Amino acid sequence: MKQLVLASNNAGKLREFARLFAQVDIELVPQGQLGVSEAEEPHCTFIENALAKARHASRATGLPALADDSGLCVPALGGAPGVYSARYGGEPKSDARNNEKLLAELGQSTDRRAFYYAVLVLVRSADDPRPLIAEGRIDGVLLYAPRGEGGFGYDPLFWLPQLGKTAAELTPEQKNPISHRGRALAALLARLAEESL
Ligand SMILES: O=P(O)(O)OP(=O)(O)OP(=O)(O)OC[C@H]1O[C@@H](n2cnc3c(O)ncnc32)[C@H](O)[C@@H]1O
Ligand SMILES: [Mg+2]
Repeated sequence: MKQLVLASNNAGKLREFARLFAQVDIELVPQGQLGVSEAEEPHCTFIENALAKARHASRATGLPALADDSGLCVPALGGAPGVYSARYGGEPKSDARNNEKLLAELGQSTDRRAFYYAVLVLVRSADDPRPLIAEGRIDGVLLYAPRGEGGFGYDPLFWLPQLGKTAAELTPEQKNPISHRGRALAALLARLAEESL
């Protein structure tokens, strides 16, 4: 089976990708298992950061690599936390502090629209001149207090009006097919089916 290194250290993403790849004929190996150091994410766009992470992991391992750069975008906050979603509440990264800061910044704002956005990049080699790229998005509304224990990141605040639940109240089977990440991966796998790894 072909191996693909997953260029992420986020435990929540690793869980979701493991499940999403369960039916795919590719062995997904988290970069941490191969001793890959954390990549810098210095850029102001998701796509540039995703490319940087994928190239870094591929260069370190000699394997094809898949990276996910994602985040929560809130129009009422000018698009924040956006590419800074992981470290919005400061270093070291903490989901709890990120959620607290988000609630503080929003205050009693009535415009609570938000969306998750993900870019996936697959490089066959570190200097792949033609990376496979796909994006996905899911829209929701931010609550005033967290609800639910599942998922990760901002999921306890991310309310899905059509489902009447937060993303943290969904099972992985419910979240994955509709999430920004699940949608991006479906698009990426469709591209991959036309090409070869
Ligand atoms: O870079 P890697 O190692 O993959 O891990 P990371 O957590 O730093 O990942 P990003 O730089 O892509 O930042 C994404 C952040 O956006 C948030 N996020 C992304 N997808 C999410 C999801 O499905 N549910 C909840 N929060 C999510 C969460 O705070 C993540 O830490
Ligand atoms: Mg990151």
